[in-house]
Amino acid sequence: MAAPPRITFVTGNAKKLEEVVAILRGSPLSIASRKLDLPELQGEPEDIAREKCRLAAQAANGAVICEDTLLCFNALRGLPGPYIKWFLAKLGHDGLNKMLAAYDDKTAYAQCLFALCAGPGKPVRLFDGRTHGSIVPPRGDNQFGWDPVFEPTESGGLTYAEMAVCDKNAISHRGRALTQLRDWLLANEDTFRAEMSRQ
Ligand SMILES: O=c1[nH]c(=O)c2ncn([C@@H]3O[C@H](COP(=O)(O)OP(=O)(O)OP(=O)(O)O)[C@@H](O)[C@H]3O)c2[nH]1
Ligand SMILES: [Mg+2]
Repeated sequence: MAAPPRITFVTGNAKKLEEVVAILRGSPLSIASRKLDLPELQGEPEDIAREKCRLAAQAANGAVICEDTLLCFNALRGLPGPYIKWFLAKLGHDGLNKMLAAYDDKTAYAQCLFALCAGPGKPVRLFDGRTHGSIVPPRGDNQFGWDPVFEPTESGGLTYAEMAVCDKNAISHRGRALTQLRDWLLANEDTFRAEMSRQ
């Protein structure tokens, strides 16, 4: 049996990489990683993820995955969305809560768009994972971004930051998107390999 296709996960975020490694543990996929902060387009989430992956395939000159993560406040019609990185950096956990002070609706969803591409110039496929919840005052280990202020609906009242890593990964936006990507790859390995080898 041929070895699984070698794919590089391109990201500048060490915590994302940790979670991806944990989620894929035990699966037959072979993932390398490359630390690279890619420029990100502004606009619709799908366009941002596609363009990021196109650039990643060029930079790695081979098969890649990458992902873009959004935190979308329903009262704000999906904002900050893909811009959460900059809102978190400037406003912190307290500021994210204050953004919703004028609204009764504190619900939000975390979204992860994984993108897969067999190489430069090859098609980009997207996999969309979402977890619904609400924005709360920070609780739990403050190790990853906005984890302390996001309480998933299905967590039994815990924030992502209060959950065990394996429990978060089982219901997370990232876990859901990556599971879809893995299943697609395992079912379409021949198609993907052909794209990888075609010039
Ligand atoms: O608490 C968190 N729990 C998560 O599960 C999670 N996933 C991503 N993030 C943060 O949300 C922003 C996304 O921006 P982002 O997708 O552009 O990521 P990034 O720029 O850090 O890495 P990358 O684009 O090189 O892959 C960045 O601030 C990430 O740190 C998370 N925070
Ligand atoms: Mg980024």
